[in-house]
Amino acid sequence: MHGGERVIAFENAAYNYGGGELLSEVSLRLAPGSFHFLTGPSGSGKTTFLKLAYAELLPTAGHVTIFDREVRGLSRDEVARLRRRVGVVHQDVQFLDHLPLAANVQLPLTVSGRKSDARDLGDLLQWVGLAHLSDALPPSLSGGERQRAALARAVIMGPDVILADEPTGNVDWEMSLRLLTLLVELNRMGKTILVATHDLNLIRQAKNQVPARVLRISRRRIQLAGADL
Ligand SMILES: Nc1ncnc2c1ncn2[C@@H]1O[C@H](COP(=O)(O)OP(=O)(O)OP(=O)(O)O)[C@@H](O)[C@H]1O
Repeated sequence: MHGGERVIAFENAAYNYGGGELLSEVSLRLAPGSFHFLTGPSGSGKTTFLKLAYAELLPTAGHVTIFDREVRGLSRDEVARLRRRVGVVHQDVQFLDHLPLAANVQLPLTVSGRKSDARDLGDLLQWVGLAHLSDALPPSLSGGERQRAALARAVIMGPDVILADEPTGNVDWEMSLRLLTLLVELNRMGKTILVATHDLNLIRQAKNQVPARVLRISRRRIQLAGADL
């Protein structure tokens, strides 16, 4: 693990889409190997925060650093290089519908011109419980299968950090627990995890498994939530 004490850090950062600040004075750091949840009402800025954390958006004030690199001023190549170390599970999971699941999962490798190891891919699909569906086309997958495929795709480059936006948004409780277990396993392997979620039950459940901390967005600020969750 590179990057010293922090994987991603916000220093007095703000974001404004043009209609006033959505996030203000955000200062926090994600230490290597930490597990955080990010919660807050719908529209409070969870997705926006994640986009700042992987340099999809640049802060309109203050600073964001990823592996100690200030995001503002990075070249496109530098952003691409940093992003390989950050696996993202998007809220609205998209696949190429004409490609089988296995090809979709290894797409980040293909795009970056890296060779994929068939055994590694097989192990990864096995790990998320989708080995039997490697030839399936995305439109035939259930919500939980899509979420697990998205997680596999997010980790195929061997990132140090995983950012997941409502990874359990459209799945039942049993599948939510299964996804949580995968995230906990990744964390035990040393990966830094941040999960945006509305689901307070999921957070409570996670706290039995990992020393997760909870960040809450309230009135544009992000604060560590107390133990009352
Ligand atoms: N590209 C954009 N341009 C203008 N406003 C935007 C844009 N993207 C998001 N917003 C607004 O910013 C606010 C925060 O959106 P964001 O998606 O970050 O919230 P969220 O907490 O992730 O919401 P949810 O829980 O509903 O997914 C919303 O009011 C949204 O309409």
